[in-house]
Amino acid sequence: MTKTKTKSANEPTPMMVQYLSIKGTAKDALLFYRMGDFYELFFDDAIAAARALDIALTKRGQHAGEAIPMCGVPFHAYENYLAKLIRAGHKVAICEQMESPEEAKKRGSKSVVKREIVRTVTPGTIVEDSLLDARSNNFLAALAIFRDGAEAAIAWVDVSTGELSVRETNVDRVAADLAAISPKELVVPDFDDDSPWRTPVMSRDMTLSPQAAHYFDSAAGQRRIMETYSVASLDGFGEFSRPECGALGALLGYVTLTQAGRMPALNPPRRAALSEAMVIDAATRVSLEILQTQTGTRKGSLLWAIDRTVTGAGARLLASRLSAPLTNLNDIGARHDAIGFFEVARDLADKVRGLLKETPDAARAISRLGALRGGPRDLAAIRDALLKAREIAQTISSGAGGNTLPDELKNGVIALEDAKGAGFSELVTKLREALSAELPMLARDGGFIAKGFDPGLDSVRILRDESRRVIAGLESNYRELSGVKALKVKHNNVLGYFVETPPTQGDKLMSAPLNETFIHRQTLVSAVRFSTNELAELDAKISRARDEAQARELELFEGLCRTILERRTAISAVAAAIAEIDVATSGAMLALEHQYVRPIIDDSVSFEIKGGRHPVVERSISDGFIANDCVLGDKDDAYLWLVTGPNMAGKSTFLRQNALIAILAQAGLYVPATRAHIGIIDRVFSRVGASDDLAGGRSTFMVEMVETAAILNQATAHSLVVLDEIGRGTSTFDGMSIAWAAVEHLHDTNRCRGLFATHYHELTALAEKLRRLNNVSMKVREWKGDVVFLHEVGAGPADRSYGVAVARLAGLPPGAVKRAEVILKMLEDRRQGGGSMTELPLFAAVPEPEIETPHQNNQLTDALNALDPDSMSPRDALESIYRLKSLLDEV
Ligand SMILES: Nc1ncnc2c1ncn2[C@@H]1O[C@H](COP(=O)(O)OP(=O)(O)OP(=O)(O)O)[C@@H](O)[C@H]1O
Repeated sequence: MTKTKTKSANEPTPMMVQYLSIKGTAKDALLFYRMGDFYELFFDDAIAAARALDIALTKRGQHAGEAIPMCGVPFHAYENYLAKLIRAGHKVAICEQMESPEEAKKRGSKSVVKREIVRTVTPGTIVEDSLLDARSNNFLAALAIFRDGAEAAIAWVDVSTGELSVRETNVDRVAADLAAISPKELVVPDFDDDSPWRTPVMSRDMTLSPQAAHYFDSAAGQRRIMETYSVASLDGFGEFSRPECGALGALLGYVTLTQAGRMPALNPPRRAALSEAMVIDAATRVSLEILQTQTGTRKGSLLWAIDRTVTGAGARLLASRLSAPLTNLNDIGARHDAIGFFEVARDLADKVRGLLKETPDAARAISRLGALRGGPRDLAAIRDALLKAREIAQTISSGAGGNTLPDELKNGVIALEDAKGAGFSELVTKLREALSAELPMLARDGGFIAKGFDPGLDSVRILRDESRRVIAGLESNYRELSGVKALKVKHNNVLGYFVETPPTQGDKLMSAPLNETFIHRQTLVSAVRFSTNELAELDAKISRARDEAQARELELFEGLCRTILERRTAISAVAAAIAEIDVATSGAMLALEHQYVRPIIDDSVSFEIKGGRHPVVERSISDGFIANDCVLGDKDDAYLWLVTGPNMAGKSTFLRQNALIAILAQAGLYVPATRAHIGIIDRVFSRVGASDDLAGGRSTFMVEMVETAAILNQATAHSLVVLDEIGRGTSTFDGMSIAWAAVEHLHDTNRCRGLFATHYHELTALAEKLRRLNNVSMKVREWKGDVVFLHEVGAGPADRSYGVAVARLAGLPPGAVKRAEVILKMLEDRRQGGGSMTELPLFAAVPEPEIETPHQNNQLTDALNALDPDSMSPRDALESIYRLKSLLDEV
């Protein structure tokens, strides 16, 4: 008996059996298991979700003798919960009921409702507006590695816009490539622990989705690409290498898997060449705060400072251009031309921007429609975007007057003009006629197809409305028949249409002869309710008509979606053109409002910036930013500048502004300067000394050295290197030696353009022996013992460091400042006493100073030492205080 009982307690219920089998197919995701109006989570999923969502964790039934942890989120409000979980890096598998409980019962009283995972939501595959940031891309990437790492490729897609790209990579640059793409999620092969790919991939902040090696098979990948685009050969897309096919195949496979077979509309894959983009590694991106600051905010970043775009698509394009500046002169020039066109036509730019502001995000709308997750509002978004596109094209063409449009704009306008020509006007007219003025969020809510568009739908609606009118008429008939003036015809979900009378009149309707017409259904405190055969018939008619109308509307919706998706490529081209025009007008606005200029780009090794400014710092300074020149690499000039000067004088700002100007210029944007001439830069490196990577388990110094090593190993004669106080994280001796060696290496071996800021004044002597090294310094003025920063870069090394003066400015206690001055003086005296500037290392070579302690302090110390507090009476103590004080006063 007991045995049976235990067995049944341990035996999972049929529902649990179903749950566990579904969960088995979604091991790495939290399973949202639909039960009526809730998505329920069980076991570890419940514990993780309750913690992440801060909701109550409860228990339900038992499994294997243990209570099952459970939590749930309401179905109507699940998107907010979903968003929180996705942002926290979780994946969520949505498991729906595929039949009603009534249908399940027909199969037997104990049958469990059929359920299936309809979709897995992962950080890289979301399409819902509520889960996405309108102004940034949301990339999913896949990395395929072949031949033991000798060949590799990354493919990446923004499922919400359909942009799909692929590029080859290798173990040395994969970290930089991932940093440029910045995917939210990465599909990777299961790495061995000792794989060299592990570190560059694992150290990034993104959700990893490891898959077995066969997932990346290149032949299967090829087949998948052909299936996705319904083509018989890949030739039309260009040639893809094996790893590229592997990466694309894995990526498309993962998207299909997570969307449970419903493939969103994706553009054909674009192949990005290895040499196409300027390489900016992850550390440089962090140090230069390109898309976000080091604390992770957009505010304060380069993007924030220069973004004047007015559409989500424009903002996304600008961010992707900043992430991957170009190295091809023509392409960069084309982007500059587009900005230049609007720069000289401000009124036109203003007009176009006004139209852009009203243009919906067609890329995201079409992608949702393709993934069958769109609604009537997405149809309207496409219609309105196409209408605006036509207006924008006309405005640009007519505003250009006699001027020819630059290539980039010409192509954009051609894409937009298609909206006027053969393809779109029919579609726009159709959508205009089809859609009502007020649109619901979801197609199943109905009511979005306009009257007059579909005769079938209209007649069903007339039937429905007719029945409603008949019902409205019945109210007065029934009043007359019953003589009950307060009688009303009402509707609810339980009874359908019914007649309601006040309680005092109920009996009348329940008695003959009225009870032949009125069938009693419910008696409440405030009312008595009846049905009638006539009402029941009309009710049935209305609900039949409603169902028919809904089915018809859904059918029409699908038809409209199909019509739109047939023109997906052309609509995507419109969306892309809108983004390009937005970026061009935004660039022109920036140039006009903040005096940015078009840089001259060529294939020299010049780096000549006149009147350069830091785009972010200049925005935060109210009393005028001081512009500075930077001239590197011209024929016989120095290509390395050693920048010295006190703390706070503006060294870091100067260094970074030049790296940012290079990035802006090659991203195809204008730059904050009065003139800029830049020979194409293949890689930009920027390091700021000493930052901890405790989470990564590396000390400050180790991080700095690993990064310095990367630069010395990788910088070419076409690179730009910006190093700020390298070597600071260790003892003065070591630090200075490393900084010294790094400068020599950059000068002699890398021969790259570079700026090197240092506090080791001894390094300035290097200019005597390194021919193309130049000393510059941040100028300061002393005024009544205080230091005034001029923020001006001048020729020659800094005369001294002014550290103590800066310490005073920072509010160090006067006593400590005085003491520091005494020590500094002694150190300087000693330095002048012997040794030359070229001897290494001067600062730390000085032994600890023997600092004379002033006489009075000795006396005071002696007197204090002589005191024995334990044996003192209060009176003795008081007297001692007087004596000590008088000793102090004697000085
Ligand atoms: N060109 C400039 N014009 C006006 N103000 C500037 C300029 N450059 C820097 N500043 C101001 O000086 C501050 C300090 O600049 P920055 O951090 O570049 O100095 P630094 O020499 O690198 O200092 P440290 O050696 O302590 O890092 C900036 O935050 C900014 O407010």
